[in-house]
Amino acid sequence: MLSHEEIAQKDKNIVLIGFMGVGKTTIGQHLAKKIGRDFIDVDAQIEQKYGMPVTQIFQSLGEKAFRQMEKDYILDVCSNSQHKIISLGGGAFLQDEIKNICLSTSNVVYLNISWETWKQRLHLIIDSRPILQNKSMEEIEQLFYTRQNSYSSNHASVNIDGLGFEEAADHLIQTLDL
Ligand SMILES: Nc1ncnc2c1ncn2[C@@H]1O[C@H](COP(=O)(O)OP(=O)(O)O)[C@@H](O)[C@H]1O
Ligand SMILES: O=C(O)C1=C[C@@H](OP(=O)(O)O)[C@@H](O)[C@H](O)C1
Ligand SMILES: [Mg+2]
Repeated sequence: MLSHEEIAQKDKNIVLIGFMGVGKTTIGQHLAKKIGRDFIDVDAQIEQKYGMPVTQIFQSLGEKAFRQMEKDYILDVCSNSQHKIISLGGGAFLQDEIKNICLSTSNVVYLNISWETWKQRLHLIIDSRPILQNKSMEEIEQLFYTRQNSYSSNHASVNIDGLGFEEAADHLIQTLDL
């Protein structure tokens, strides 16, 4: 029989963090479906709420406004939900309030891939990630490594290099015993 602590643990949200393009949204969706939980993608929720894509929010209202929306949404969802799979945007953990509420309410799982794998994926995401635009490859590489610091606070760190999204979701189920 499960202890109270184990039951509480099983009811917690799982929050996926990691750099842009690592696969938080795609893997989160597959994972949620496989284990029968609801899936929430924070960027998609913000886009729906404000009626425009993230790129347009950055263009029209600026990054600062986006960061505020991101913080408001995550504080709300973490305080008021459980048992969900939640994929954050890659910059969310730069805000301490977001980091703290996620770590205190949820199981935070860091998805990681190598720079070598990641850079082959850049063409898939460049148009929809304003943070990557107008940067040289060297600047993006530097951002990739400096951002890793913000992800170092987590409950589990999972390397998914070389795995497709189905395999990555299965790997999470095994590794996290879901
Ligand atoms: N494991 C994977 N293998 C290959 N491509 C992937 C994988 N995970 C995601 N992708 C692709 O990379 C791009 C970014 O994925 P996405 O889930 O949006 O990442 P994130 O939410 O971390 O930014 C998408 O085009 C997606 O199809
Ligand atoms: O790292 C970032 O600063 C961002 C990551 C994006 O989400 P993904 O990590 O899902 O790409 C999105 O929130 C926005 O473009 C900003
Ligand atoms: Mg995403």
